[in-house]
Formats: sequence, C-alpha cells, structure tokens
Amino acid sequence: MPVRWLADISAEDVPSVGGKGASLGELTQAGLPVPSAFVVTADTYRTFLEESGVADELFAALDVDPEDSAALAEAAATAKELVLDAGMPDEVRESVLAAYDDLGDAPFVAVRSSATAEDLPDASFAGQQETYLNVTREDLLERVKRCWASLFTQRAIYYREEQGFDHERVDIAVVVQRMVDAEKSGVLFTSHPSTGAPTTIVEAAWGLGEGVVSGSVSPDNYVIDRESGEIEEVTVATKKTLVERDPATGETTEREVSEERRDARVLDEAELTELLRLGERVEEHYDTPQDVEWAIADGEVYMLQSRPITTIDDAADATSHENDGETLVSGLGASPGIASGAARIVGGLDQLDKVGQGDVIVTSMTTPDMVPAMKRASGIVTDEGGMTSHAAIVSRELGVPAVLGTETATQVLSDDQPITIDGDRGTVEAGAAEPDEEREPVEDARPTTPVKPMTATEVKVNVSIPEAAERAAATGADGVGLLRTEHMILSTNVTPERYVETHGERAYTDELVDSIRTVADEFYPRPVRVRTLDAPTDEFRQLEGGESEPHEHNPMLGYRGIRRSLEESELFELELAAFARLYEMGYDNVEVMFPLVNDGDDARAARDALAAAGVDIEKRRWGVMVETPAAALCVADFCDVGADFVSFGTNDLTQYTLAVDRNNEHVADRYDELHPGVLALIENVIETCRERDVDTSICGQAGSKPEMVDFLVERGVSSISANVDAVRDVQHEAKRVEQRLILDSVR
Ligand SMILES: Nc1ncnc2c1ncn2[C@@H]1O[C@H](COP(=O)(O)OP(=O)(O)OP(=O)(O)O)[C@@H](O)[C@H]1O
Ligand SMILES: CC(=O)C(=O)O
Ligand SMILES: [Mg+2]
Repeated sequence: MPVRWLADISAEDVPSVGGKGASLGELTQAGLPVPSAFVVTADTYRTFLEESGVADELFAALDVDPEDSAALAEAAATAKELVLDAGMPDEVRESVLAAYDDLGDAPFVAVRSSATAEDLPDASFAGQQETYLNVTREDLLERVKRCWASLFTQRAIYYREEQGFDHERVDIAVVVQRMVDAEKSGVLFTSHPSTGAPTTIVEAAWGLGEGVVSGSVSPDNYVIDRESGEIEEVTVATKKTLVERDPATGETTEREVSEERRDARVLDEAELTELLRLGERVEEHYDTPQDVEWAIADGEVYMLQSRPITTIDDAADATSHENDGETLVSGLGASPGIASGAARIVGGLDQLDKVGQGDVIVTSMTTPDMVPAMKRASGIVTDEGGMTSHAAIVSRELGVPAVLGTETATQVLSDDQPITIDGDRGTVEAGAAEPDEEREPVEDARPTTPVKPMTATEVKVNVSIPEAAERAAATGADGVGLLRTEHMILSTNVTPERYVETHGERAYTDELVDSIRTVADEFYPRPVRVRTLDAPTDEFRQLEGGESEPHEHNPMLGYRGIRRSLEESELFELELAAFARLYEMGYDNVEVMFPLVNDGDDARAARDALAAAGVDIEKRRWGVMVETPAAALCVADFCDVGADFVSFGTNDLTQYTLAVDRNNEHVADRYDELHPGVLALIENVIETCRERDVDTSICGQAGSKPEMVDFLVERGVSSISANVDAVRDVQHEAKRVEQRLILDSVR
C-alpha cells in the first residue's frame, strides 16, 4: 500500500509513517480536529528507490570521504539530481494522485517530511528535512521527491558517513495534508515545559505557523492556569511579518503585517479556552505533556502536530535543602546549585580516575585536563580561583555547582568524606543531603524549557567549552553570541605553535573544526558566533611550549587578539581555514568574530585574511568586537569595511576605558561595567550602527546583568549574549523592558 490514511494510523506505525505521520494519526483517532491527510509511506520511498533503478547509483555516489568537501558537495548534488530525475513507479504515482483526489475539491496541500526513527538519533537533525506548503496537484509528485531528496544534504551525508551510519538504512515518509488557510497559528504547551506544572502556554502569530516555528516572527504569549481556566498572563508581541498564500500566485510568501494588526492581540478569550480544552484532550490521550502545533481558519481550530515535551525538569520543584551539617569551609559560590557526594581530593592529573559519577572534586585549581572528570562530578570545590577562573567558567557551563577559592579545602576535607556543597551560598558542609536532591549527572540532566519569553531583542548564550553546547542549546537561546576558541586550544594543553610542530597544520585546523562543529550542530540553524583566538601571553605561558611566549609588563595591554593573529599570520591562516571548511560542510550558521581590533585597518586586515582563506565574505556573516575606546570611537570604519555586526566585549572595554587592569586586585573595586564612561561609548556605537544597519551585540559578562540589559534594550541593541545560567533571566528582563517601551510609546 503506497499510501495510508490518518484514520488507520497509530503510534506503532512510526517505522512506516514516521513520527509526524504517527502523531497525526493518533490525534485523528482520538477525535481531535486534524486536517485530512494521507502518508506516502517509508516503504513507498524504498519501492521508488528500487523500481526507479536509482538505488545503486545513489548509494555509490554517497560513498565519499566526508572530509573531502568538494567530493561531499558533489555527492549531495548528484544524489538530489538522481532522486529528482528518477521516474516514479506507475503504481506509486497513481496511488498518490488518487489519494490526493480523494481529499476532494483540488485543495492546496502541505507536503511534510516525516522522519522515521531509523535516521540519526541526533536531535539537531529533526526539522532538517523539507516541508512544502500550498502545493497543488500539478507539483505534488515533484514535492514528494524533494522531501525524499532532503535526506541527502551535505550535512546529512557528512554526519552519517562520520558516524558510520548506513545511508541505506535511512527511511523517510511524507505526509500530504489539506492546508489550513490559517488566519492565525502557533504552538501550545499543554503543561509548563520546565516544571510540568498545570499551566498551558500558547504562542500565537498571524498567518501560517512557519514563522513561529522557525522563530522568524515573535509571537504573542499567553499563560493559562489549567485548574481555574484563568488567563494569567498576556504578552502581546510586535508581529512584523506573516507567512501566507499569495492569493494571486498561490505561492507561500512572507509579507509585512498591516499597521493596525502588528501590535494587536492575536487570540481572544474564546479561542484560548478552545485551545486549552483541545490541549487537555491531547495530553489526556498521550498521558504526558505535549507540545502541539495548531492553526485557526474560519474560526475552526486545527491540530497540525503533537510531540511529547522532553524538557520537563523533574528536580524543578524539589525544595531547597537545609543541611544541618557543620560548615567545613566556605568560599565563592561560583556556580549555583546544591550537590552532595563523596569528596575526592585530586592532587594531580594521575588522580582523576578516582572521581566517579556523582563525587565532589576537591582540588587546588582545575585545569582543562580535568573537564571529563568535572562532567562526572556532582560538584567542585577549589582552594584557589575567582569568578572568571577556569573552574568557574567550566562549572557554570556544565551546570555543576561549585564553591571556589576556599583556600583550605584540600587540607580540611578528606578523601571519601560525605559533603554537601551550596554553590549559591558558597559553603561546604559535612554530611549528605537527601538522595532525591542530589543533582543528576550532566549527561542525564534534562535541558531546561524551550519556551522562552519571546523578545524582539535576540538573547543568545556564551559558550567556552564544546562539552557545554547541549546544555547551552537547551536554554532556548537564539544562538551563540560568543564561542571562545581559547578553551579548544587550552584543552590540548600545548600552545598552538607547539601543536602545529608536533601534530601538523592539518591537525590543528581539524581540532578547531571538530570543536566548533559540536556547537554549530547543537544549535543549527541558530547562529553561532565564533571568535578567533584571543589569549594573552601569560595564559599561554602555562601551556607546554609556553616557555617561548614573550614576557610582557602588562599582558592585558600586549600581544593578544587580532594584533597577535595578524602578526602570526601562518597560524591565523590555519585558524581561518577551519571556517572555510565548516562553510563547505554546510555549517552556514557559523559567524566569524575578530577580537581586540582598534580601527578600520585592523578590521580590513582581518577581513582580507578571512577572504584569502577562501571564505566568501559577502555571503558569510563576520564582525568585530568593540573592546577598546578606540574601537568604540572608530565604529563607523567597521561599518565601512563591511562588518555585519559588532559585539561589545565589556570585560575589556571596561578595563581599557577606566584604566583598571581586570586582573589587578588593588584596583578591583574601581572596575565598573556600568560606569557612565563605558555606557557613553556603548550608546554611541549602537547609534552609529543603527544608522548604518549593522547589528550590535554584547558578549562580555555585563550582558548577564539586568541593569546592562535595561540600558541596551532601551537603546535598541540587536542581541545580548549571556552566560548559560543567566539566559532565562535575561530573556525575562529584556521582555520586561520591551513591554515598558511599548507602553511608553502608546501613552
Ligand atoms: N496542513 C497544514 N496547514 C497549515 N499549515 C501547516 C500545515 N502543515 C504544516 N503547516 C505549517 O508548517 C510548519 C512546518 O511544517 P512541519 O511541521 O511539517 O515541518 P517542521 O516543523 O519543519 O518539521 P519537524 O516537525 O519535523 O521538525 C508547521 O509548523 C505549520 O505551522
Ligand atoms: C568577552 C570579551 O572578550 C570581553 O568582554 O572583553
Ligand atoms: Mg575581550
């Protein structure tokens, strides 16, 4: 049977109709309003491959060295051409068209890829396959083939080759469904996506749902208490664009929303009540909270897809534990949370093995070599280190509670001693907390909510170690505002020069490609802004090969950032080659950012080096950091040389503006990112960039501070990048300021 109707499909049919098809079948059988549809099954795709005779040639074409980008591109092009050019077996063609005719009155249909579980388990691949809206009978068969062909993009081929996953084992089904000519649409979460509380959250925008799902439109947000049915919170967004069928051409197009509807509320009470009711029925049917896509046309609500919410944090409502044990040591609460476990005193790298799952690492200071053990640990305690130390950055990104700078923990605590650490208060106490409050190891930890306050200001996340990518992506951040390359280098424990000497040039580039790719994959298609190397000489000196680093009176004012990269052009070329490779592999979400530039000359030189490495600078997004007063004052020059964005590195901008070395404890109390001098420079840059249509952003620590968020959002910054644990708060803060601005403008 080449096609199957929704009414005959249920959850067991995933292998035949894919996840989307199966969920639509379940909803239909449960009596929920789903537009009529049939599924072109995975078997049909197989039949097509065999009977059209393309299978051998197709799979032979896919057998490439995934590292050979040219070959990869060719394989993808060949595969697509083979699939699109192959004739459909008569039986398939007839069944599909006959099923279409049974939908009645020659409707427009949605042709939706429905992946089967056999494909890559990597979640970032979901949504990679195509969906076509407003398809007519004439284009139907071709669109079905296009869905099939979308299994063979460069990225997909690369990934399967690399994972040793057989292309022949991958299946795909295609849902052909009557279009809902949606006046409004969106998503709804039947229960709160992070706590599981009985709160329904609805997001809604005008037109077809594509915009909401892809994130290109900011939707209204409604929060409804399921028990009382009361609408608790209504946030009306400015909806600039909508997606709809062009009545003249029949094509799906995006257009501007009319003035009067732009800021108008999308859903009224009756519609919300109806959505709430349908959501409850869906949740009841599956017996677990669901994430549902819906659309409304002519006053009727339709359900377009349902998936379980996988992000509910079981620990979310666990109450904080009051441990009555004695406080053994205290220090800086550098990474929040409470953790209990056996203390493991780690005196050297050879002792890392004794750190098991759930233990607490106690060490004088962490090093990059300890990261794997840090991932296993439930908590981290150090003698030394402040808020910006390696231990602080890594533990925050991994979400492992940490108490740092205790001075004496390695002496006071003993091996195997049960302890409880509080990463908020900065204390280490004797004894273990109740077992149910122990933190889950990172690998099993559920990511936090994907439903975020929608903000016009993009809220992104900073990432330093690729191991933290999954957790960072789960914040629902709009991308990565700063991916530091330093840690990728530091984790090799040798200087880049030494690495190239011992491993070769290719290996150096490979190392960068691999690390960046981990993050770019996790976030795809959300943008990931990667900064080229910025490590001061004093940090490199600690690495193997670091003896040849120059001694500088003040490394902060010295040989680092773009200055060093332009000087050491051979190494810089290898670094930039990594970007060229990533683009060839299809990571079009990667952006390049240059640190510590002072003026147009620096920016131009960096840009030219990027172009010389084979990156199309017109097509790819690149930009510079604004970290020196000179850069802030010369920002127009960056716009002139074609930067797509600038990003405030307020850690540096503050130290250079105030002449306060951020590593010098004698002047630490004068370090103030909100100093009027710093803010004046920032304001000036935002204004200049807005006039010239260049994006502005912040990626320094101050981006995680509410006062700075207020200041930036008011001035119209394009995006804010925050630490992993601050993303949610920044989203809320940005939304609050945006609402206030809207209200002010109305009054
Ligand atoms: N029959 C339909 N009528 C109106 N809009 C539809 C229909 N089918 C899909 N859409 C819209 O198009 C969007 C994208 O469709 P679809 O769910 O097939 O793709 P996707 O979200 O990219 O895929 P996946 O769910 O596999 O990640 C939907 O969210 C929905 O808003
Ligand atoms: C992030 C960074 O480099 C800075 O704030 O200076
Ligand atoms: Mg900096």
